[in-house]
Amino acid sequence: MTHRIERRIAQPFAKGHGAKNDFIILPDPDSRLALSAADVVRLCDRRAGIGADGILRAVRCAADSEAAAAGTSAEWFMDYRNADGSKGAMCGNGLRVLARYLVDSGLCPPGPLTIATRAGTRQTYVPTRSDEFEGDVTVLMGRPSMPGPDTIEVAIAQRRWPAVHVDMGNPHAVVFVDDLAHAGDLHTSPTVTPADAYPAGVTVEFVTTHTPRHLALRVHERGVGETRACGTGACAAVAAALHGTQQTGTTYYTVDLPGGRLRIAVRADGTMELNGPAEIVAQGTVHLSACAMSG
Ligand SMILES: N[C@@H](CCC[C@H](N)C(=O)O)C(=O)O
Repeated sequence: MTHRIERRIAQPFAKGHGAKNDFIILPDPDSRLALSAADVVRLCDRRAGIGADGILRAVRCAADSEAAAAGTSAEWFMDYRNADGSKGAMCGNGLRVLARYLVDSGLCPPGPLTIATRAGTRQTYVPTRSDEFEGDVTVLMGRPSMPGPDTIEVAIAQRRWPAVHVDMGNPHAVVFVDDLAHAGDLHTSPTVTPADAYPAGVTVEFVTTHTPRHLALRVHERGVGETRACGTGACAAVAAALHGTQQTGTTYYTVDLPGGRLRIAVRADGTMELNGPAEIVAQGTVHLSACAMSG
């Protein structure tokens, strides 16, 4: 009879960020880690842990039941976890950082790289370091959908704004404001109504428009709090700004976030390409539980 037993192991990790949206990367090619929500919270804690907005567990699709169930031909799966321990379906900056990690660590060659997520498979592009935008990584984000509900409202303190619901593989409520300071202290969650619009929570973007193709935003991420950048959020903001306009050819947008600048190309068919900095800044080991079979 075989038993699944857990033992403590010294697990390698890397720390990286995309426009200061920061992540702990746990390479787990054979899917051995038993990563609990409590482990994630502990590792992401900025005082008692390594500190991050989330965790990217890099696992080979063939080794992971969740990834294999998606029936993808991609080699790698991004198991994304928010800092509160919840699982996330999509993360634009996370994908760019994971792609940078896979290339920098020699697990994949530079160039096009397909990675599976809970929201489907996404193509990334990691240039060689000698290319023009050295550290910048691109991800094809797919086409946003705007399925409603169409009467969402976001409130902070006494202020209320109408919001646009955008799905980028994860849910966003986008609010246009005159001044980003109106969002106040975004460490507490804005109130979103109707209360049942997002039973699993929502990420809220507060957006100002410098010019029609140059936006700035602050974000409160579901499962995290205020972060310095959000890739799906930047795309959601562009989608909301574009809503109802007619697209011809590819248009280019710049989105400024507290942690840096992201660039978004919107193709005529509405699909989006997200580009920006993605860096690995540290490596180490951390003690975690892994599964093994005995008997
Ligand atoms: N930072 C991410 C989005 C992460 C997921 C979000 N917290 C959720 O729960 O959906 C990005 O860069 O897109």
